[in-house]
Amino acid sequence: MKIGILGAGHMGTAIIRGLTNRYQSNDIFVKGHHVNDTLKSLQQELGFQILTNNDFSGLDVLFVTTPASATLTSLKDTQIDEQTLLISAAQGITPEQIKTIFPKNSVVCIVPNIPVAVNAGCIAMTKASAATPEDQQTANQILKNLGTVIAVPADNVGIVGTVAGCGPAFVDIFMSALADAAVQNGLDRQTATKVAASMVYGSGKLALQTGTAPDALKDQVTSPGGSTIKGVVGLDEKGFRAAINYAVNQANGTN
Ligand SMILES: NC(=O)C1=CN([C@@H]2O[C@H](COP(=O)(O)OP(=O)(O)OC[C@H]3O[C@@H](n4cnc5c(N)ncnc54)[C@H](O)[C@@H]3O)[C@@H](O)[C@H]2O)C=CC1
Ligand SMILES: O=C(O)[C@@H]1CCC=N1
Repeated sequence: MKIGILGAGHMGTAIIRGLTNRYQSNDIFVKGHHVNDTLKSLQQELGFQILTNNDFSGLDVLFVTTPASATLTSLKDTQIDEQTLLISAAQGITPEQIKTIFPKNSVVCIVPNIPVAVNAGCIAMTKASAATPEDQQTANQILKNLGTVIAVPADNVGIVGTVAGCGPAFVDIFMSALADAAVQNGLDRQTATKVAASMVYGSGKLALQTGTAPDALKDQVTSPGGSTIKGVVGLDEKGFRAAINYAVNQANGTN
């Protein structure tokens, strides 16, 4: 499987990391905007091939991870074979727009998230796509290597993409605030961060593995008259749930 990546910013790099954990790095071809020191040192670490132009001929799949504003222009300069499957993460760019440039190619639009870098992503993918069923299946197989694929009707991709794609930033702020509170109470920063991150990791794993609703899991932690319920009431007093709801609705709409 020969896989290309167009655009090596945050998401491109995360996808490269996830792919090189699963595929031969020799079969990964990357075109950044420029061959800069960041890209060169990433290549030294991971061993993929750097392209100096947009000729992606001979590839099975091309990931598009450029900013929306640059995507259509850079795709117009790109050479791919007719059988190359395009998987686009470019926000707000539709399969139909890409099809105007590559009418014969299958196109799958996704909203990935940054944990694809460690093969623990959550990737929104539209069920109805501009791809043949075989190519849709291929996309699914590749993306499964990067994390959990949530295939939903086109109408729902935006909200899945917002919760999954933007959510890591919200969780990062939550972990940072937890670590700050631990440091405030005398813990060193490194241990505080490890405690916060492993707690978030374990809570997510428990919810996924048991299928138990988050509120029921919360009830398992809140012993009567105990410390947790005091913290939960504190969160309610400060509008924690409302703040999360507000943040998701602020972010939603463009994914
Ligand atoms: N960062 C994230 O967590 C997610 C990002 N996305 C989408 O992925 C796309 C990229 O986002 P980020 O990586 O965060 O942005 P970024 O700004 O970190 O990376 C974009 C990269 O594309 C490069 N680039 C620009 N024009 C180019 C061209 N003509 N040819 C090759 N490379 C070019 C830039 O130099 C930059 O390195 C956006 O459309 C974004 O909405 C989607 C889901 C999550
Ligand atoms: O913030 C952004 O524009 C991208 C899309 C989803 C997550 N990051």
